[in-house]
Amino acid sequence: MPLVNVIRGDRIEEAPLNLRTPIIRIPLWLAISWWGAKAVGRMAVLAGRYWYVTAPTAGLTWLYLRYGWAGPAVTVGGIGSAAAGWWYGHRPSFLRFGWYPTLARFRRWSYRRNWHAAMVTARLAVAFDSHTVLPVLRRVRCGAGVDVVTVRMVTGQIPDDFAKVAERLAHTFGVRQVKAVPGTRPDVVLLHLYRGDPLAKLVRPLPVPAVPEFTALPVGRQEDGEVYPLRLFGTQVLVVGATGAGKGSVIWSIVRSLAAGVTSGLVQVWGLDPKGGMELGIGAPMFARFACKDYAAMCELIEEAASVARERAGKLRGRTRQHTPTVDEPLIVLVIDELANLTAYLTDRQLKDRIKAALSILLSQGRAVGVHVVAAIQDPRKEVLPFRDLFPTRIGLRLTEPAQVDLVLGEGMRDRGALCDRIPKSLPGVGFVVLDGDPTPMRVRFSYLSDDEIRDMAHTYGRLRVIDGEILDGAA
Ligand SMILES: Nc1ncnc2c1ncn2[C@@H]1O[C@H](COP(=O)(O)OP(=O)(O)OP(=O)(O)O)[C@@H](O)[C@H]1O
Repeated sequence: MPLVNVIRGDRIEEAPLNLRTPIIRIPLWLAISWWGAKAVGRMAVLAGRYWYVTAPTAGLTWLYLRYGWAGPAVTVGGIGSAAAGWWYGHRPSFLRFGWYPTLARFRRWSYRRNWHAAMVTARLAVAFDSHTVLPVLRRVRCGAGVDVVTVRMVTGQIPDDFAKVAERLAHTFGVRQVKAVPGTRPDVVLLHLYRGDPLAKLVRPLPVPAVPEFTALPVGRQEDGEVYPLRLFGTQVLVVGATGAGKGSVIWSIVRSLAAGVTSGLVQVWGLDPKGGMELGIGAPMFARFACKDYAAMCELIEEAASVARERAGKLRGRTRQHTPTVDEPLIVLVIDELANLTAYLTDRQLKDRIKAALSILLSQGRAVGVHVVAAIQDPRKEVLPFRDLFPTRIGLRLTEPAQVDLVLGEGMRDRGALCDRIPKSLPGVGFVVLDGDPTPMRVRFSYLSDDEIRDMAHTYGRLRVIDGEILDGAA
């Protein structure tokens, strides 16, 4: 038997009014005086702990007693006007140093009120040595639409325990969504409690960077309102979503972020649109190669990209581990809309096998040598897309069933907050991005380009050369 048992966490003390059969009989006056002294002591402790309530109350009471109603009214009015002036004068500093810290105090108090019940009903309270141990609510920080609650876990708990009950916690605390993210220390989990939805508003097309930053392409907005930077270097991107989920907007957001590179020749986007050009045709001048009708031409395009990848890999072997795009050896991005048409629904078996073989080479060898794939698909089943695992970056838009989420984004991602099946139809372009090796899905709304905006972009930045195997006259 161990000499000393040590377990982290808040111990739940017994209630102050637990009555036991007295062993020594004491007079009533002594008991009442003892309880009275204890109550006064407790009040003093509480007054000290909640100084931010007791101190202003005491101050205002003193002002009232000294000056009548004018005292507290003038003080409150003065503080209110100073705060309003600060808010108008410099909103970011007002929010950061004034509003959010005040709000965080209030929220901490309100989370603490429900904490015990929330932990017990979510089965995060642990029974140990005949008493209950709760995770410790350490700190609350507030931001735009999100509260970050720092929690010290009970010994033996892991962040996934909180992720699994995230939905229950969201209902308990009355927020839209809760996400559990591992903290900087192994015993800490950060609960992100999202209140309003900053992604409810449509995201307008973002400015085109003069030189594309391949590790941070601006493609949409994330939940804190910041631009979401998508990494393309060293990865392949799979976009999955039901009909009307906004797969097109993901593709066009990525193409737009690369547009200046298309003009300068640093980037070549090759477009494959097996749906007859319905989606990509409108911006065809953005593509250095484009195929939309002929499956044989699409197969040749993929094979050509695969042979470029192999050739570059041969040249770079032993010299560098990451290709740097130049005008002579540009970054090639193969954009494929509705990949299932090529990998599953194609009736020509021979052609289908050639496409699959070239795609698997491309996906496995291309990412280090500057040949990338951005592919969209509606049906995430394994028989439709056999090489799902070769896409390190996966974007799950609205999906029809909960089971599809882990299928698309990886085991446990729905528990960690990627609720793709809960995205309403009214929010097209909203999805969760999961990066290989990162346990936290990021909720993003991709920018939406109307047909006219795509045409404008193609007119400004495009330099079409080949369409379905034919070289176009007058193209750059
Ligand atoms: N990012 C977005 N923001 C706002 N609205 C969007 C966004 N993306 C798409 N939409 C709206 O949703 C509609 C459907 O989008 P889109 O055609 O891109 O979906 P999809 O997933 O490609 O569907 P399908 O598989 O049927 O082609 C668009 O016509 C547009 O009105």
